[in-house]
Amino acid sequence: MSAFPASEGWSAWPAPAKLNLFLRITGRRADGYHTLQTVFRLLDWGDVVHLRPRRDGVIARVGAGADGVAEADDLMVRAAEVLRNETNCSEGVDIGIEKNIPMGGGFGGGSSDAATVLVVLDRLWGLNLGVDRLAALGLQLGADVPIFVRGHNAWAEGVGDLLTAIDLPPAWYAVASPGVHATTAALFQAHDLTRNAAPAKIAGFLSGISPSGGVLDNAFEPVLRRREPAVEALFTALASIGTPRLTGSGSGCFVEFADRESAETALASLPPGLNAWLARGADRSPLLDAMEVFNAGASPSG
Ligand SMILES: C[C@](O)(CO)[C@H](O)COP(=O)(O)OP(=O)(O)OC[C@H]1O[C@@H](n2ccc(N)nc2=O)[C@H](O)[C@@H]1O
Ligand SMILES: Nc1ncnc2c1ncn2[C@@H]1O[C@H](COP(=O)(O)OP(=O)(O)OP(=O)(O)O)[C@@H](O)[C@H]1O
Repeated sequence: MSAFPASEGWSAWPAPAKLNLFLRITGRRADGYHTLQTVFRLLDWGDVVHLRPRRDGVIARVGAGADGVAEADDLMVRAAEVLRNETNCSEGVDIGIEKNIPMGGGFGGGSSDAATVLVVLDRLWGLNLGVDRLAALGLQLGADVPIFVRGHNAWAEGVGDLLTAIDLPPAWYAVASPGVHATTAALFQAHDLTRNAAPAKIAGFLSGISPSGGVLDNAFEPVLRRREPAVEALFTALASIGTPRLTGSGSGCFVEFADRESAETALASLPPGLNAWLARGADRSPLLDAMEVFNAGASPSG
């Protein structure tokens, strides 16, 4: 039985993972944040956030949270607090999580959990702030939150916050984690990080400039491969099935395939013991689909 049953007032909501199909850093602002260009691809795989509104104004995490994350630091709890502070509402909520996305993997797990809380509570608390205000609130929690609030595959610029929704072709991914926790803030400070790349053009990406040709690769990849033997070993193993790429600031990697069968065959050929799995690229966030079902009157089950 679910730890968060519908019979006790819980509802369940997807918090999808993302991949950065490439990532280049074009500069550093006076406030230390980096300007970058990336393409976010949402996946049909991720965490499940459980919510149960409460009328006493208390925001509480229920059950085990993400490993080692204190309740007060949890981005889901902070998202609910930001929303309540912004609106001066007196609502509360119990929050639970089924954590599937490896932490520190560049898959945006914490950011997606927070975005799901913002989007769903906006509805359950009857606030109706709308997507633009929710995305702006999300940006206070992390650079990756707005993409999950908006829920569309996107070309991103600025510090990752200037988003242009784009359509991406269907794709399946062999996704892998070397079990290394890559700390985003530390990697942005790395002395050997290329932070003056020439800006790419969105048209170039969309017309299929190949990342494997080195035109659109990930600035963190050489840094992490030099620092982390486990990442280097994973790249070597994945090279037997295609062109591995890093997502976000790592340490997760992926190889793209045009169809499910090719991805499954490739995964099956990898050496045993590798932490690799299959994920489908989404056309849009599964959270948007769930909200549509909910708005049509049928609440997802707990
Ligand atoms: C690498 C990406 O995952 C690409 O999607 C994101 O840019 C990082 O997003 P995130 O994990 O939500 O990161 P945040 O929590 O906002 O930032 C963590 C730290 O990374 C650095 N940071 C982040 C984003 C950015 N454009 N420039 C930066 O220099 C800052 O030192 C910041 O304090
Ligand atoms: N609900 C949460 N789930 C996961 N991590 C959380 C959560 N709340 C706070 N955190 C903190 O956020 C950190 C980053 O976790 P996350 O899984 O988002 O990493 P990431 O995928 O590398 O992020 P990104 O790609 O956005 O840089 C964790 O190490 C943890 O300290």
